[in-house]
Amino acid sequence: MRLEKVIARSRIIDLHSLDLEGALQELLAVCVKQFPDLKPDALMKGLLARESTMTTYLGLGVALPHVRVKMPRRYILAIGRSRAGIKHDGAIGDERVRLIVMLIAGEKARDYLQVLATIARQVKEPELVDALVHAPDLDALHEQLVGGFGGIRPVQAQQNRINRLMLREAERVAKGADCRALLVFGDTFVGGIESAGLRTRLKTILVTRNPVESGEDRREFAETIQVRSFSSHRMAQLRSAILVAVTRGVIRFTDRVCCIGGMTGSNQFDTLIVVDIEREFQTLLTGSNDLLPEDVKPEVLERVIAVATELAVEGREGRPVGCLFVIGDNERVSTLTKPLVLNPFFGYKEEDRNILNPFMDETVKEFSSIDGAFIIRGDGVVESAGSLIQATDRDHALPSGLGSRHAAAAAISVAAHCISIVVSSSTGQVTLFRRGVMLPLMEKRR
Ligand SMILES: Nc1ncnc2c1ncn2[C@@H]1O[C@H](COP(=O)(O)OP(=O)(O)OP(=O)(O)O)[C@@H](O)[C@H]1O
Repeated sequence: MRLEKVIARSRIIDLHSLDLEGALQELLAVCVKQFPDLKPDALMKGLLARESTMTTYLGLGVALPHVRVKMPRRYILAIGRSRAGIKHDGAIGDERVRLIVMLIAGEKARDYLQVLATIARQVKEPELVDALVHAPDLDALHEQLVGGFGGIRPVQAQQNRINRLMLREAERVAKGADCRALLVFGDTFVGGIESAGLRTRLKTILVTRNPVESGEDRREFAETIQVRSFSSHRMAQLRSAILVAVTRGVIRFTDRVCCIGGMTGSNQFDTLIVVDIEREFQTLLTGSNDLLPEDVKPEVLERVIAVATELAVEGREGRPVGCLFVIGDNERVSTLTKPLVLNPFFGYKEEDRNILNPFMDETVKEFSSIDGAFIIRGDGVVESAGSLIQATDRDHALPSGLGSRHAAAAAISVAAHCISIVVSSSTGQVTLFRRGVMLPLMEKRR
């Protein structure tokens, strides 16, 4: 869904209240004015109940209160800006909320968690938040919001002679080498890449760390893959991007792909490589191509990779952290694990503890310091944290230096039809295990 389509200028207001409840009342009032069938009291109750279970404060002075109700529309967004700042329980210290993005979703909206995640991603971009908070008036704020939610501001790679040449050659190489797709690494360009001009008969896939909504301006791209880069190296996202493309079914294990990219933010393509996927992922395959366990949704694996990468890059409070995620085949996994601590996810609604829910990112990162593993169902619901894995595997030798966390990840991936992902606290490396075989996804921290 294109978010800018549900942003109406009439539901963007300057807030006068100094507390959250008052601000929500102001926002609900503009919604009810336009949609009189809405019941503001029930909505308020739902919004506050959500707030008391888990804060909707996202950081950077932005809160994203949300509620699901029975209504004929899929989504209603109302946005309030506060010049004075609003007190919020979720904010740390004397941080104040400057921007409230309120989402009301219809019960039947099936992409609810994805929409929530897309909004959360957008309003975590400091430049966009700054532009919104300091917009001279509400019309300008509306414009910024539509621009921001409409996707990244692209640049025209083709205006540069070398980029033009590189793209032309990439197409020739890709055709000559019988590649199934061209992967374009968009983070080479500070503001992303303008797709017009990338007219090629090849399937073109954009790889970027920026949130992008599929839409008209990206029509030249058959697919967009959002992966965070681990370093500023050329195409640092390569393996994760290919893995995500394969799990989404955009390319196959037997394919060859051509990749074009450059140093992050250099605005210059300088590298062209051809990747034989089967050879790249050789060890993982061993003749079968069911990398993704049957019950695991591709978007769940993508999300876990994203959270793991962020943990590896950022650590926690300046210190490196290690972590272990086990995804899929919960029936079998549950027989091979036992709790080390009381399960912190116990008692929460499945929707609230789904890894696809953007508010889970912080929770997972917070609990990453607990010893043990996160056990995640294939549909994204986090079953537990702090679980001890009791499987053992003597057939797959791990490289020296890898300890019990990696050994447990390898063993459970043999004993059950699951994927395990490890963030190493000592090296910062992110590694995926399937059937006991390891696939380093990210290069080590330098
Ligand atoms: N069987 C297991 N199940 C769940 N978690 C485990 C298991 N074994 C170890 N861990 C977790 O891994 C942590 C680190 O253990 P260890 O240093 O031996 O692993 P490692 O593979 O070297 O990982 P790292 O690279 O992060 O140091 C432990 O403190 C514990 O939290």
